[in-house]
Amino acid sequence: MTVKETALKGCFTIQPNVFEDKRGYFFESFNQGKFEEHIGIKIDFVQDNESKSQKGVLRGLHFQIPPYAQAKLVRVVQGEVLDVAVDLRKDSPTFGKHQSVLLTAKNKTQFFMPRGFAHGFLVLSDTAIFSYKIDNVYAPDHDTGIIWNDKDLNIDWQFEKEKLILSEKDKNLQSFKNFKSPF
Ligand SMILES: Cc1cn([C@H]2C[C@H](O)[C@@H](COP(=O)(O)OP(=O)(O)O[C@H]3O[C@H](C)C(=O)[C@H](O)[C@H]3O)O2)c(=O)[nH]c1=O
Repeated sequence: MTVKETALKGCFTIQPNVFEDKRGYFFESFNQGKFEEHIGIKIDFVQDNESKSQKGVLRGLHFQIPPYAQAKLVRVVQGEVLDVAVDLRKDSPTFGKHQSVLLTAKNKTQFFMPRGFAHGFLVLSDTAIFSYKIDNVYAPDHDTGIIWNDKDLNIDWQFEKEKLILSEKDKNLQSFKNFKSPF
């Protein structure tokens, strides 16, 4: 596996070794020991999630506040998404900065973000199945987010905004300037 740290400290892209033969392919989608060795921290994923969305769906920017903050290891098993992590760690030199990564079933790239990040993705293919691991359980009372088109975050979602599909919840998330970081 090839693991590269992004410009946001603690966030990594992971490229698994894929073994192809006449039957198809095989790869280890997660290996605890190798993962911890590469990212340099111990991680205990406690929940796997999967969502399927149609083209133009934008889910995010979401995070849970402490004590239910979540680290996430995300990947796409069908289709293509633009995945975005935003640094919410108030003492980080990249506070408010984001990293975008193209995740596809074809490239099999995975993206890890530690606790203290907002996360969202936009579906670029007709449909996409998104699969991810989190290291803290879902806590709806601690689940919140920042609006996808926040001017200060200035994320280029590379998609016509008129064609975006968002949940009512996501349409009404707070702005970054009103956000007080608990991280
Ligand atoms: C996240 C979650 C949701 N749910 C239930 C709650 C709702 O009834 C339903 C849909 O939830 P929501 O609209 O929050 O799902 P997403 O918009 O995909 O939220 C996720 O999308 C972004 C990209 C993330 O990074 C987070 O993991 C998460 O916030 O699933 C659960 O039962 N458990 C869970 O862990």
